[in-house]
Amino acid sequence: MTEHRSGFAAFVGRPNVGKSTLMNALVGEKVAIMSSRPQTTRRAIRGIITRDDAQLIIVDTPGLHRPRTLLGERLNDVVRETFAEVDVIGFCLPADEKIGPGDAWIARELAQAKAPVVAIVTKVDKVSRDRVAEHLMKVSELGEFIDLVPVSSVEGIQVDVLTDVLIKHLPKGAALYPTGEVTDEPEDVMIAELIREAALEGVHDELPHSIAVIVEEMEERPQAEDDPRRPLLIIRAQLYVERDSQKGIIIGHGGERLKAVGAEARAGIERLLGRKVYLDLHIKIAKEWQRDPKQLGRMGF
Ligand SMILES: Nc1nc2c(ncn2[C@@H]2O[C@H](COP(=O)(O)OP(=O)(O)OP(=O)(O)O)[C@@H](O)[C@H]2O)c(=O)[nH]1
Repeated sequence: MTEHRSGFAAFVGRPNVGKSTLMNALVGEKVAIMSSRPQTTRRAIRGIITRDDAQLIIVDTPGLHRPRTLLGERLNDVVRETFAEVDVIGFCLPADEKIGPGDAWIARELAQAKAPVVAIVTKVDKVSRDRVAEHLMKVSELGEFIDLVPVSSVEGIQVDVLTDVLIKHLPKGAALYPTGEVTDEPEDVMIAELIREAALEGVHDELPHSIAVIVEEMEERPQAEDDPRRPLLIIRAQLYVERDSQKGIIIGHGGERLKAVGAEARAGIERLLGRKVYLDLHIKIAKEWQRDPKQLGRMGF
């Protein structure tokens, strides 16, 4: 009989390489907030795979990138802290993109990590077999990797193989979380992320980092007998932007865009919580908040 293993895995890679999608494919349930926009996964969200022989807890780290602002540095600190706590690291490199200086920079960072690094070539469905083989060769020259696994999260190719490989590198031990638990991210953080996602949708000219959302209050309201559709949960949230122009972009002409943002965020929150909500969303300008430690602290960084 094989011995039970348990532990933590984290994924790293440039923005948009498919980390969130991969984690969702591994866990088999939507726990991280997905987006086609880069750098939206800011907080560690855990997905948990529980099997008879193992428990794998996945920490989804923010995209590691070269710091330009204080926020960038804090993100990198979070990533390094995460590395120090995990048992295995998955380094994601998409098959349809050339290995670049950003990847080399991450590889150098990873060389200092204590945990073994599994190189994961993502999105293999997007290129030919030959290209995948070529890419695997190049990736293997990038650093010291304990394993090298090509996957496609979208087509479900080799996702189970990757699960086995990650588990192989976990220490022996009993399960750390009760069965059935999928994420331990607090509700208000997930709600704030859904609002941020909705606000960023289709905005091309501003960096996602210019937006932050805080859920300030969640208030239960008794259901009115005459109207069963009346919302039961009031969510008050504050959306922070840096400049007037950004506020304008989010609000849109005659407030149209803000309405759409609110509607989309609310739909997502209702799916998440499985109940009707009323979303009270306000926009505030927090000047240069990315560079101000006090403001960052207030926003939980
Ligand atoms: N064809 C294909 N597309 C994929 C695959 N995995 C992810 N994608 C797409 O790649 C884009 C980025 O995926 P994400 O999972 O959001 O990437 P991420 O690395 O988590 O991005 P950040 O949160 O910005 O760090 C999305 O549009 C996905 O649909 C895959 O296996 N095949």
